[in-house]
Amino acid sequence: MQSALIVGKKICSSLLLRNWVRPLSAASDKLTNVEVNDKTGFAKLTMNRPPVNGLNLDLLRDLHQSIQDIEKNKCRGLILTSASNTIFSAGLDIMEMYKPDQERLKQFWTALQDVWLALYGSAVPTAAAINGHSPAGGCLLAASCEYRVMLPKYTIGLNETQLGIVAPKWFMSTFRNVLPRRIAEQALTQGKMFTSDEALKIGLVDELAATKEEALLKCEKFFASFAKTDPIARYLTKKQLRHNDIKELLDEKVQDVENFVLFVNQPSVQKGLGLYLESLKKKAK
Ligand SMILES: CC/C=C\C/C=C\C/C=C\CCC/C=C/C(=O)SCCNC(=O)CCNC(=O)[C@H](O)C(C)(C)COP(=O)(O)OP(=O)(O)OC[C@H]1O[C@@H](n2cnc3c(N)ncnc32)[C@H](O)[C@@H]1OP(=O)(O)O
Repeated sequence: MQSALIVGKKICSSLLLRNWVRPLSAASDKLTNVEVNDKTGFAKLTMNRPPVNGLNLDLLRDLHQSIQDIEKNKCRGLILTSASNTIFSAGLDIMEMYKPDQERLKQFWTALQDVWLALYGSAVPTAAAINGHSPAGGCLLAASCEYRVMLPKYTIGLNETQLGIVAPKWFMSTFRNVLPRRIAEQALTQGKMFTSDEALKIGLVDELAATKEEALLKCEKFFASFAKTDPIARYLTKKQLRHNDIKELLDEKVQDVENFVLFVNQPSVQKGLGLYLESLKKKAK
C-alpha cells in the first residue's frame, strides 16, 4: 500500500496508534495522504495522483485502505479532498477500461465497488472539500459523502451518457440520495456537468467556499453539528437510510462486475473510449 497515515502531522509513536501508521515506500509514491488532527479527531484524506487524480486500480486500493484506517481509528470525521489545485478527480482512469487486461479489469471494478461501499456506508461522518473539477467517478466519490463544499468555477456531474457509457445502478442511487428524483433523472440522462453555482442551486453541493482552507473549515463545521448527537445513534440512522442502496450492490456484487466487463468489452464502447481518450490528448496539446 502506498498511502501515508500521519497523526497530528507527525508519525505517532504511541502504542495505541502505532498499529495504524502505515510506513511509506517513498514520499513521491504516495497516492493518498491521511492527516488526523489530534485535537478534533478529524481526518483529511487527500487524493494525490497527478495530473488529474484519475481513479486507477492503485489509487482505488489506496483510497479503500485509507478509509478503512480512518474508520478503525474511530476518527470523528473524514474529509475527502485533492492535492491538485484544479481537479478533485477526473473520475475513473479511462486507461483502465480501454483495451484492458481482463483480470485487472475485474479487480479495478471490484476496487471501485469496495471504495464506494466503504465511503457511502462509513460509520464516520464524511464530507468532501471539492477543490476542482469533479466529473463522473469524481462526482460519485463526492456524492457518497454526507456533505459537500465546492470551490467556485469548477464543474461536477455524472457525465457518463455523454461518453456513451451507462452509470451503474449504485452510481444512480448515490445521486438520488442527494438530489430530488426528477433532477437526478434529468442530470443522469443528459450526462450533465453542473457549474459550482448550478450545483449549489440544485443541492448537489451544500455550500461554496472561496478557498480550499475555507472549504475544509466548512466541512469541519458540518462535523461539529453532530457534537450533541450520540455517534452510534447517528451512524445507525445513516445506515438505515442508506441500507437499501448498499444491500442492492452487496447482493449483486459479482454480477455487477460481470455486467461491467461485458459492457466495457463491447466493440462500440471500446471505440467510444478510444475516441474520447484521443480528444482528451488533443485538447492537452
Ligand atoms: C446496459 C448497461 C448496464 C450496466 C452498465 C454496466 C456497467 C457500467 C459500465 C461502465 C461504467 C463506467 C463509469 C465511468 C465512470 C467514469 O468516471 S469515466 C471517466 C469520466 N471522466 C471524464 O470524462 C473526465 C475527462 N477529463 C476531463 O474532462 C479533463 O481532463 C479535466 C476537466 C478533468 C481536467 O482538465 P485539464 O486540467 O485541462 O487536464 P487535461 O484534460 O489536459 O488532462 C490532463 C491529462 O490527463 C488525461 N486524463 C484526463 N482525464 C482522464 C481520465 N478520466 N482518464 C484517463 N486520462 C485522463 C488527459 O488525457 C491528459 O493526458 P496527457 O495528454 O497529459 O497524457
